[in-house]
Amino acid sequence: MEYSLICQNFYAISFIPVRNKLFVFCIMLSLWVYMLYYCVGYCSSVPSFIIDSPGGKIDNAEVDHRIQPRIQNGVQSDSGGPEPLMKTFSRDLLNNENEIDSRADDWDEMKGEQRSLEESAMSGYLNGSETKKLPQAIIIGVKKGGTRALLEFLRVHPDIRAVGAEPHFFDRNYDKGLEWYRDLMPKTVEGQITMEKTPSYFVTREVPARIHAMSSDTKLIVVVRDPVTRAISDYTQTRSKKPDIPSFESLTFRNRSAGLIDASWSAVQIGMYARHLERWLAFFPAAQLLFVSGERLISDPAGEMARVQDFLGLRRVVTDKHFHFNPAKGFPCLKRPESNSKPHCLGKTKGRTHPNIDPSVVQSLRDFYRPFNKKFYRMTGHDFGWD
Ligand SMILES: Nc1ncnc2c1ncn2[C@@H]1O[C@H](COP(=O)(O)OS(=O)(=O)O)[C@@H](OP(=O)(O)O)[C@H]1O
Repeated sequence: MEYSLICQNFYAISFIPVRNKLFVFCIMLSLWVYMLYYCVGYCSSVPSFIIDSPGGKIDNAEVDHRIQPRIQNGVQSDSGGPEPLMKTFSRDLLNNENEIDSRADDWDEMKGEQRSLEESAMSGYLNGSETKKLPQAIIIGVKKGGTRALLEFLRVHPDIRAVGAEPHFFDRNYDKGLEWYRDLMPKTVEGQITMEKTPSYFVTREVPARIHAMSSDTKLIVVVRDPVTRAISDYTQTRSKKPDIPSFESLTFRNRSAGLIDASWSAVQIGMYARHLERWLAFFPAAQLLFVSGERLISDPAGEMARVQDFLGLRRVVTDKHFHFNPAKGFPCLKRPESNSKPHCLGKTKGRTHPNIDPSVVQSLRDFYRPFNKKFYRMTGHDFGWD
């Protein structure tokens, strides 16, 4: 079809004077350049639903077929694996998960905001100042803390551009090099902050040193949530993919009658926040880390977003006008203040119904985490109120 259009155009052109031909040619050329730019810009800003699996083998069974993911080696959508401290856990049933969240359908209509970003990106393109940069701020954790919600709330801000998928650069793809990483980033103009989120970074031993080597100025954001609820959420995610796994209760204990918690199970281990934080503080000053309460991100999203925007040195653009609490979902959803369109909520993989857990097991976990939580409150100077 394109070919026949071109032929028709040339046929028409051959019958008009040279000056007119030149004029028509210029118009056509500008149209083609504009279309080419639009395609390139659109592709780079569309969130990629990309999955990674060990050894580069892609496990299609893990892919949620409600969306059509773009599959690319090494980068994946919302939090798959457990990102353990030790590479091999005997009972680590959370390993090698690949979860595709439903951002594709649920956040689709946020394209209005996306378009305004594209427009500002276009002006950057036209004056040649738009480039891909390494992230200046990273959401490093925690898995199931509310990291996707935070990233999507931040993406509303015109001074933030973030990669939609989880790059897993500093834990799984480090050997690909910084240029590979930079290339995943969206283009930004002067003054915009580049961001990514990979929740496994917080608990992966090598990551603090690697991020520090990239830039010791990187701002680090951690969304933390009650470690007991977080563990149950983590288990719920795994069970949604592997329904035959043992019960939460049996996985929790190394020896149930002795009340011995299995701290090597990643669902338990990730919640020992104080331990993980110690490794970060060996590389970064405390002021370079911001801890966002996963609970408050639900109950007071605008309040938490004010803290995050201040931390990033940004204007408070994302405010209570951007949120609408959806009682059916039990979560705040994003709305465009200037329009009457329906608010947009995260997909079905966020806010799954948790199984009922034996209250005595929940109590054992609370007792187990108490000293870690206390230490974490001391280290961060903030009581998150989990105990
Ligand atoms: N606004 C909004 N909408 C939906 N869900 C929200 C929101 N804010 C926080 N949360 C909580 O985010 C939890 C998932 O956390 P993550 O996005 O960090 O998960 S992941 O690690 O990327 O898989 C998810 O956990 P579960 O409820 O256990 O599914 C939610 O409780």
